[in-house]
Amino acid sequence: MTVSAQSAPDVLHSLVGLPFAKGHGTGNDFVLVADPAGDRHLAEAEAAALCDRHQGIGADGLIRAIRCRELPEGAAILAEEPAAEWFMDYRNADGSLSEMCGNGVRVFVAFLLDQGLVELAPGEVLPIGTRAGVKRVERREGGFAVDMGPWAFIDPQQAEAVASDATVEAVGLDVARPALSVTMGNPHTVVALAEPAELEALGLYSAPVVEPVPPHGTNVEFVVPAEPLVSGGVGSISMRVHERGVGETQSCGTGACAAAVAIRYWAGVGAPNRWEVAVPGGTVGVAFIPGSDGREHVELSGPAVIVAHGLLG
Ligand SMILES: N[C@@H](CCC[C@H](N)C(=O)O)C(=O)O
Repeated sequence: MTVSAQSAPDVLHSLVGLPFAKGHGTGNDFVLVADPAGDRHLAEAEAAALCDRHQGIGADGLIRAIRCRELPEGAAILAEEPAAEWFMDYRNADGSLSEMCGNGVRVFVAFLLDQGLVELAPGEVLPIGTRAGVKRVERREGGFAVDMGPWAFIDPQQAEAVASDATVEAVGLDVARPALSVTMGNPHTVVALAEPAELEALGLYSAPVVEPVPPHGTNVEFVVPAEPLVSGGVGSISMRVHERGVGETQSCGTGACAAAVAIRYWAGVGAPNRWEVAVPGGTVGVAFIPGSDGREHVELSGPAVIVAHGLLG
């Protein structure tokens, strides 16, 4: 039997006394740590140990709240938006870095409020630094709405990002299905399925196989359009997701945005600009809005909940 050099309990031992909170957005759950001055760097192995569901606290990701001026990535953020005081330092459950987390950024702002680190009245907007640039988060009734910025297709075969077909194989699917890869700052590959039974039959305990896989890997969203697709000007879809660096999660905010992008593209002319995306952990809203840069932006809205506070040890 081989024993890894540092098990989760070993790694956690070095973090005894660390204050943390636990939160979620539609069941996509996070461990949150406040590190305003940037003196508690959390490395890959520490993030993985904290997120371990059996030997750690357990979460889909780790979020560290640090001031933009305290980390190298913050310089570009402050150049883009000097009012962006806070940076969402996000790691997946396996410890890997991700550029962006749509549910995470709402929970991040709920955490800043919970810790008394910011004030934000309903209707006010807070700019947040992320590895995918500045995201503007507005406090709304029942949660937050985030301007996620522009979307784009990913085509690993071409310099120009244009729509191109990928295929995805997964446990529960009889044959490889056509798919579309989309970036929301982080990579996604969206597969449309015909009916709810296909969505339920998926075995997402094992990673889907994407061909061609985007250069930095991908999150994979399986989507079923509602019947009818559009009601009252709003499109509805159901989604399950297998996240890069995590596995199946109850929800993925950037994934919901990518799913709405792909389904609207496939639906063609006349498809709506407002969507509801039902995930195992709840429902999020996606809207296509004009951005201040003249480009089309994607807005993600949904709840954010802080459920617990604790001290490691
Ligand atoms: N759940 C998140 C996405 C988290 C990052 C993702 N696993 C990746 O590696 O890109 C969301 O709500 O967007």
